[in-house]
Amino acid sequence: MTDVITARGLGKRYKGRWALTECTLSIPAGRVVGLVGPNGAGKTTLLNLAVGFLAPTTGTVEVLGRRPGSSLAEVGFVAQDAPVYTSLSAADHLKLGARLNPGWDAGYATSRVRGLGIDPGKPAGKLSGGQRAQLALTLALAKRPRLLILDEPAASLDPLARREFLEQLADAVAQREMSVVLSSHLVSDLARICDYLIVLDTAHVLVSGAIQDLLAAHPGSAPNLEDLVLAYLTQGRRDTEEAAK
Ligand SMILES: Nc1ncnc2c1ncn2[C@@H]1O[C@H](COP(=O)(O)OP(=O)(O)OP(=O)(O)O)[C@@H](O)[C@H]1O
Repeated sequence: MTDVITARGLGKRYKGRWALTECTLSIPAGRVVGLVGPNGAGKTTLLNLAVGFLAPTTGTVEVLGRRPGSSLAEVGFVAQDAPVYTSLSAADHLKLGARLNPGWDAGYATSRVRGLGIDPGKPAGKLSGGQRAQLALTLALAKRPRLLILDEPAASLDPLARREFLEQLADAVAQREMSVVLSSHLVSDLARICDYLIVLDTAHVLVSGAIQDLLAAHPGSAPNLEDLVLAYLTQGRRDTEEAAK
Protein backbone atom coordinates (compact mmCIF):
# COMPACT_ATOMS: atom_id res chain seq x y z
CA MET A 1 0.00 0.00 0.00
CA THR A 2 1.24 3.54 -0.81
CA ASP A 3 2.37 5.62 2.13
CA VAL A 4 -0.12 8.39 2.78
CA ILE A 5 2.58 10.98 3.43
CA THR A 6 6.23 10.77 2.40
CA ALA A 7 8.56 13.63 3.29
CA ARG A 8 12.19 13.76 2.22
CA GLY A 9 14.47 16.41 3.68
CA LEU A 10 11.42 18.63 4.02
CA GLY A 11 12.03 22.08 5.47
CA LYS A 12 10.23 25.39 5.79
CA ARG A 13 11.82 28.69 6.69
CA TYR A 14 9.84 31.81 7.50
CA LYS A 15 12.15 34.76 6.87
CA GLY A 16 15.26 33.93 8.93
CA ARG A 17 13.75 31.18 11.07
CA TRP A 18 13.30 27.49 10.35
CA ALA A 19 9.86 26.17 11.37
CA LEU A 20 10.67 22.68 10.09
CA THR A 21 14.03 21.18 9.11
CA GLU A 22 15.28 17.91 7.61
CA CYS A 23 11.95 16.21 8.02
CA THR A 24 12.10 12.74 6.54
CA LEU A 25 9.03 10.61 7.22
CA SER A 26 6.95 7.82 5.74
CA ILE A 27 3.48 7.46 7.17
CA PRO A 28 1.93 4.14 6.20
CA ALA A 29 -1.70 3.89 5.06
CA GLY A 30 -4.42 2.71 7.42
CA ARG A 31 -3.01 4.40 10.50
CA VAL A 32 -4.39 6.95 12.91
CA VAL A 33 -1.39 9.16 13.48
CA GLY A 34 -0.98 11.48 16.45
CA LEU A 35 1.28 14.47 15.82
CA VAL A 36 2.51 16.02 19.05
CA GLY A 37 5.03 18.59 20.16
CA PRO A 38 5.31 21.79 22.17
CA ASN A 39 3.91 25.13 20.98
CA GLY A 40 5.84 26.31 17.94
CA ALA A 41 7.38 22.88 17.27
CA GLY A 42 6.28 22.93 13.62
CA LYS A 43 3.14 20.76 13.62
CA THR A 44 0.89 23.19 11.75
CA THR A 45 3.72 23.93 9.33
CA LEU A 46 4.12 20.21 8.54
CA LEU A 47 0.36 19.75 8.03
CA ASN A 48 0.10 22.87 5.85
CA LEU A 49 2.98 21.62 3.71
CA ALA A 50 1.19 18.27 3.36
CA VAL A 51 -2.02 19.85 2.09
CA GLY A 52 -0.19 22.23 -0.23
CA PHE A 53 -1.09 25.44 1.63
CA LEU A 54 2.63 26.12 2.02
CA ALA A 55 5.51 25.47 -0.39
CA PRO A 56 8.64 23.80 1.02
CA THR A 57 11.87 25.77 1.34
CA THR A 58 13.83 22.50 1.03
CA GLY A 59 13.01 18.91 0.20
CA THR A 60 9.78 17.32 -0.98
CA VAL A 61 6.52 15.96 0.35
CA GLU A 62 4.10 13.57 -1.35
CA VAL A 63 0.56 12.87 -0.26
CA LEU A 64 -1.12 9.67 -1.46
CA GLY A 65 1.84 9.30 -3.81
CA ARG A 66 1.32 12.70 -5.44
CA ARG A 67 2.16 16.35 -5.12
CA PRO A 68 0.26 18.07 -2.26
CA GLY A 69 -2.89 19.72 -3.50
CA SER A 70 -3.31 17.36 -6.46
CA SER A 71 -5.55 14.90 -4.56
CA LEU A 72 -7.98 17.42 -3.07
CA ALA A 73 -11.00 15.14 -3.42
CA GLU A 74 -9.20 12.40 -1.51
CA VAL A 75 -7.85 14.51 1.33
CA GLY A 76 -10.04 16.01 4.02
CA PHE A 77 -8.41 18.84 5.95
CA VAL A 78 -9.56 20.85 8.93
CA ALA A 79 -7.20 23.70 9.76
CA GLN A 80 -6.46 24.74 13.33
CA ASP A 81 -9.16 27.41 13.56
CA ALA A 82 -11.77 25.25 11.74
CA PRO A 83 -12.53 27.88 9.09
CA VAL A 84 -16.09 28.10 7.75
CA TYR A 85 -17.90 30.75 5.69
CA THR A 86 -19.46 32.90 8.40
CA SER A 87 -22.40 34.16 6.33
CA LEU A 88 -23.34 30.72 4.98
CA SER A 89 -25.59 28.40 6.98
CA ALA A 90 -24.73 24.79 7.81
CA ALA A 91 -27.20 23.72 5.09
CA ASP A 92 -25.41 26.02 2.58
CA HIS A 93 -22.07 24.45 3.56
CA LEU A 94 -23.46 20.98 2.89
CA LYS A 95 -24.81 22.09 -0.52
CA LEU A 96 -21.41 23.54 -1.37
CA GLY A 97 -19.70 20.34 -0.19
CA ALA A 98 -21.99 18.28 -2.44
CA ARG A 99 -21.17 20.48 -5.44
CA LEU A 100 -17.41 20.42 -4.90
CA ASN A 101 -16.80 16.79 -3.90
CA PRO A 102 -17.42 13.82 -6.20
CA GLY A 103 -17.56 11.33 -3.30
CA TRP A 104 -19.87 13.47 -1.12
CA ASP A 105 -21.97 11.48 1.36
CA ALA A 106 -25.06 13.70 1.69
CA GLY A 107 -26.93 11.32 4.04
CA TYR A 108 -23.99 11.20 6.45
CA ALA A 109 -23.52 14.99 6.38
CA THR A 110 -27.19 15.78 7.01
CA SER A 111 -27.60 13.25 9.80
CA ARG A 112 -24.35 14.35 11.52
CA VAL A 113 -25.40 18.02 11.51
CA ARG A 114 -28.82 17.00 12.85
CA GLY A 115 -27.24 14.72 15.48
CA LEU A 116 -25.07 17.59 16.69
CA GLY A 117 -28.14 19.77 17.24
CA ILE A 118 -26.82 22.44 14.86
CA ASP A 119 -29.57 24.63 13.38
CA PRO A 120 -29.06 24.04 9.63
CA GLY A 121 -30.39 27.51 8.76
CA LYS A 122 -28.22 29.55 11.15
CA PRO A 123 -25.25 31.45 9.65
CA ALA A 124 -22.04 29.64 10.62
CA GLY A 125 -20.68 32.91 12.05
CA LYS A 126 -23.40 32.72 14.71
CA LEU A 127 -22.60 29.14 15.79
CA SER A 128 -20.44 28.55 18.87
CA GLY A 129 -16.73 27.84 18.35
CA GLY A 130 -17.29 24.16 19.10
CA GLN A 131 -20.25 23.94 16.71
CA ARG A 132 -18.16 25.57 13.95
CA ALA A 133 -15.41 23.02 14.59
CA GLN A 134 -17.98 20.20 14.38
CA LEU A 135 -19.37 21.63 11.13
CA ALA A 136 -15.86 21.80 9.62
CA LEU A 137 -15.24 18.19 10.69
CA THR A 138 -18.54 17.08 9.17
CA LEU A 139 -17.57 18.66 5.85
CA ALA A 140 -14.19 16.91 5.92
CA LEU A 141 -15.68 13.50 6.83
CA ALA A 142 -18.55 13.71 4.32
CA LYS A 143 -16.01 13.97 1.49
CA ARG A 144 -15.22 10.33 2.32
CA PRO A 145 -11.51 11.09 2.08
CA ARG A 146 -8.78 8.47 1.91
CA LEU A 147 -6.72 10.70 4.18
CA LEU A 148 -8.08 13.01 6.86
CA ILE A 149 -5.74 15.68 8.23
CA LEU A 150 -6.88 17.48 11.37
CA ASP A 151 -4.96 20.27 13.09
CA GLU A 152 -6.02 20.29 16.75
CA PRO A 153 -9.57 19.26 15.89
CA ALA A 154 -10.87 18.88 19.43
CA ALA A 155 -9.30 21.98 20.98
CA SER A 156 -12.57 23.95 21.13
CA LEU A 157 -14.83 21.04 22.08
CA ASP A 158 -16.15 20.47 25.59
CA PRO A 159 -14.99 17.22 27.28
CA LEU A 160 -18.15 15.29 26.38
CA ALA A 161 -18.20 16.55 22.80
CA ARG A 162 -14.49 15.68 22.55
CA ARG A 163 -15.09 12.14 23.68
CA GLU A 164 -18.01 11.75 21.25
CA PHE A 165 -15.95 13.23 18.43
CA LEU A 166 -13.09 10.79 19.08
CA GLU A 167 -15.55 7.88 19.17
CA GLN A 168 -17.12 9.01 15.89
CA LEU A 169 -13.69 9.37 14.34
CA ALA A 170 -12.71 5.88 15.51
CA ASP A 171 -16.00 4.52 14.04
CA ALA A 172 -15.36 6.30 10.73
CA VAL A 173 -11.85 4.80 10.59
CA ALA A 174 -13.20 1.32 11.38
CA GLN A 175 -15.92 1.52 8.71
CA ARG A 176 -13.91 3.06 5.88
CA GLU A 177 -10.47 2.68 4.44
CA MET A 178 -9.31 5.99 5.83
CA SER A 179 -6.01 7.14 7.25
CA VAL A 180 -5.94 10.00 9.74
CA VAL A 181 -3.22 12.42 10.83
CA LEU A 182 -4.21 14.64 13.73
CA SER A 183 -2.24 17.05 15.83
CA SER A 184 -3.13 17.65 19.45
CA HIS A 185 -1.70 18.74 22.76
CA LEU A 186 -4.13 16.36 24.45
CA VAL A 187 -2.04 13.21 24.52
CA SER A 188 -4.74 11.39 26.48
CA ASP A 189 -7.09 11.99 23.51
CA LEU A 190 -4.50 10.67 21.10
CA ALA A 191 -3.99 7.59 23.27
CA ARG A 192 -7.65 6.72 22.75
CA ILE A 193 -7.52 6.48 18.98
CA CYS A 194 -3.98 6.68 17.59
CA ASP A 195 -1.79 3.73 16.69
CA TYR A 196 1.09 5.76 15.25
CA LEU A 197 3.04 8.66 16.73
CA ILE A 198 5.13 11.54 15.43
CA VAL A 199 6.86 13.78 17.98
CA LEU A 200 8.19 17.13 16.80
CA ASP A 201 10.30 19.57 18.79
CA THR A 202 11.85 22.85 17.67
CA ALA A 203 11.40 22.09 13.97
CA HIS A 204 12.79 18.54 14.21
CA VAL A 205 11.19 15.12 14.10
CA LEU A 206 12.23 13.44 17.34
CA VAL A 207 10.54 10.14 16.62
CA SER A 208 8.04 8.55 14.26
CA GLY A 209 6.65 5.04 14.50
CA ALA A 210 3.93 2.61 15.57
CA ILE A 211 2.95 3.32 19.18
CA GLN A 212 3.05 -0.37 20.05
CA ASP A 213 6.67 -0.61 18.86
CA LEU A 214 7.69 2.62 20.59
CA LEU A 215 6.16 1.50 23.90
CA ALA A 216 7.83 -1.92 23.57
CA ALA A 217 11.19 -0.21 23.05
CA HIS A 218 10.74 1.70 26.33
CA PRO A 219 9.75 -1.06 28.74
CA GLY A 220 9.10 0.19 32.24
CA SER A 221 10.35 3.73 31.71
CA ALA A 222 7.36 4.80 29.61
CA PRO A 223 4.32 2.69 30.44
CA ASN A 224 1.81 4.90 28.63
CA LEU A 225 1.67 7.33 25.72
CA GLU A 226 1.82 10.47 27.87
CA ASP A 227 5.00 9.27 29.63
CA LEU A 228 6.46 8.15 26.30
CA VAL A 229 5.93 11.58 24.72
CA LEU A 230 7.43 13.31 27.78
CA ALA A 231 10.42 10.95 27.67
CA TYR A 232 11.10 11.83 24.00
CA LEU A 233 10.69 15.57 24.61
CA THR A 234 12.98 15.51 27.67
CA GLN A 235 15.63 13.55 25.78
CA GLY A 236 15.26 15.92 22.80
CA ARG A 237 15.85 18.94 25.05
CA ARG A 238 18.93 17.30 26.59
CA ASP A 239 20.34 16.52 23.15
CA THR A 240 19.75 20.12 22.01
CA GLU A 241 21.47 21.48 25.11
CA GLU A 242 24.42 19.09 24.63
CA ALA A 243 24.77 20.09 20.97
CA ALA A 244 24.76 23.79 21.94
CA LYS A 245 27.69 23.36 24.40
N1 LIG B 1 3.40 32.70 8.86
C1 LIG B 1 4.44 32.64 9.67
N2 LIG B 1 5.41 33.57 9.61
C2 LIG B 1 6.50 33.52 10.41
N3 LIG B 1 6.71 32.54 11.32
C3 LIG B 1 5.78 31.58 11.42
C4 LIG B 1 4.60 31.57 10.61
N4 LIG B 1 3.86 30.48 10.94
C5 LIG B 1 4.54 29.84 11.92
N5 LIG B 1 5.69 30.49 12.20
C6 LIG B 1 6.71 30.05 13.17
O1 LIG B 1 7.10 28.73 12.84
C7 LIG B 1 7.29 27.94 14.01
C8 LIG B 1 6.40 26.72 13.96
O2 LIG B 1 5.03 27.15 14.01
P1 LIG B 1 3.82 26.12 13.90
O3 LIG B 1 2.57 26.92 13.87
O4 LIG B 1 4.08 25.18 12.80
O5 LIG B 1 3.96 25.35 15.31
P2 LIG B 1 2.94 24.37 16.05
O6 LIG B 1 3.74 23.19 16.49
O7 LIG B 1 1.75 24.09 15.20
O8 LIG B 1 2.53 25.24 17.31
P3 LIG B 1 1.19 25.25 18.23
O9 LIG B 1 1.20 23.99 19.01
O10 LIG B 1 1.41 26.45 19.08
O11 LIG B 1 0.00 25.39 17.31
C9 LIG B 1 7.00 28.87 15.19
O12 LIG B 1 8.23 29.39 15.65
C10 LIG B 1 6.16 29.98 14.58
O13 LIG B 1 6.34 31.19 15.28
